[in-house]
Amino acid sequence: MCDGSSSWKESQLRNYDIPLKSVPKLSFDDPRVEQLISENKPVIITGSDLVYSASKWNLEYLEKHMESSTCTVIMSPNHIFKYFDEKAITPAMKNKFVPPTRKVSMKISDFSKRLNNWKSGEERLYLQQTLNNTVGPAIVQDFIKFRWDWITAIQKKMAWGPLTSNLLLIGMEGNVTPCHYDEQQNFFAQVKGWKRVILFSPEHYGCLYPHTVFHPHDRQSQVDFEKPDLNKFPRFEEVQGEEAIVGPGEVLYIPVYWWHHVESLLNGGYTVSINFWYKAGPTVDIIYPLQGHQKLAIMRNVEKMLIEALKDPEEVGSLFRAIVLGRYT
Ligand SMILES: O=C(O)C(=O)C[C@H](CCCc1ccccc1)C(=O)O
Ligand SMILES: [Zn+2]
Repeated sequence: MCDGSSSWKESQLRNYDIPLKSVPKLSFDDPRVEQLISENKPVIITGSDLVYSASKWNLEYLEKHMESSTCTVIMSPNHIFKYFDEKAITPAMKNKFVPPTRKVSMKISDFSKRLNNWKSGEERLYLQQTLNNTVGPAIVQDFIKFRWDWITAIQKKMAWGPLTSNLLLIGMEGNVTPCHYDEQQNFFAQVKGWKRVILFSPEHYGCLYPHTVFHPHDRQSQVDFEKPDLNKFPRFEEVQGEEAIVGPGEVLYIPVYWWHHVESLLNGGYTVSINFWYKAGPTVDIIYPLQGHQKLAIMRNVEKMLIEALKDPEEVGSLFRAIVLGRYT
């Protein structure tokens, strides 16, 4: 049912046993918005018109104006789209790692057709295409009309690095991108439909059990939110999330290193989002005690250094245990 409805209902949210409080929702001209961004805290921003020029980006319009470009579409046997880096699938890893999804290239008209003819039990689709210069002139015109003045002023004020990419996301209702963190600052703009984003601060590192650094699922949590294995991941019980349900015209600031789980609401029709990924700024003044994301960066570097030194990832665990057990515990 995609009636372009003007709101959402609780019954459209999946059930997880996670305590949640709400991410603040503020108007773009509220001074608290920049305050929260400067503190690396999430905030839903209304009225920014950041991607107002893309309000008309439904499949019909995109089919018409992107017909020549091929898009990257992720296919999944279920509603979970757990990202993996195929370059990290080493020969040693080959027979151990089972890719949970597959990537195909298709025209947006094919994607649209498959979406409209989709039947339960078939593979689900998630279009995830970086906006590039293969899009048609109409899309370029819309892209130019994004509120670059507003977002660039924030980029400068926060001393972020350059914009690295804009990802166009078109997901089927009910699709889930499981909990992960990215190493970039992110302005996540919702264009069509509603998405629920559950965020956790970097401090929750110890409760979300990320895959090891060189694993294809690096940066993704190992915990299945629908069936958490509390024997393997006991500290998951301590986790406390912040929930943001974003609709058309709203922008969610997802701070660098913050964990986030993203779902397209059930029975809400397909969703369209555009994200803005910026390189995070340099951590200039190291102030102690270190913040969560700084500790996370340090832990990543220690893992990388150890794996480089030992060459064999299998040895890393026993060496870490030798260092910690009975000494730092
Ligand atoms: O904008 C973000 O950061 C999101 O997580 C949005 C998410 C899709 C992201 C897919 C992805 C995850 C990791 C690496 C590359 C691509 C969604 O909206 O489903
Ligand atoms: Zn992400």
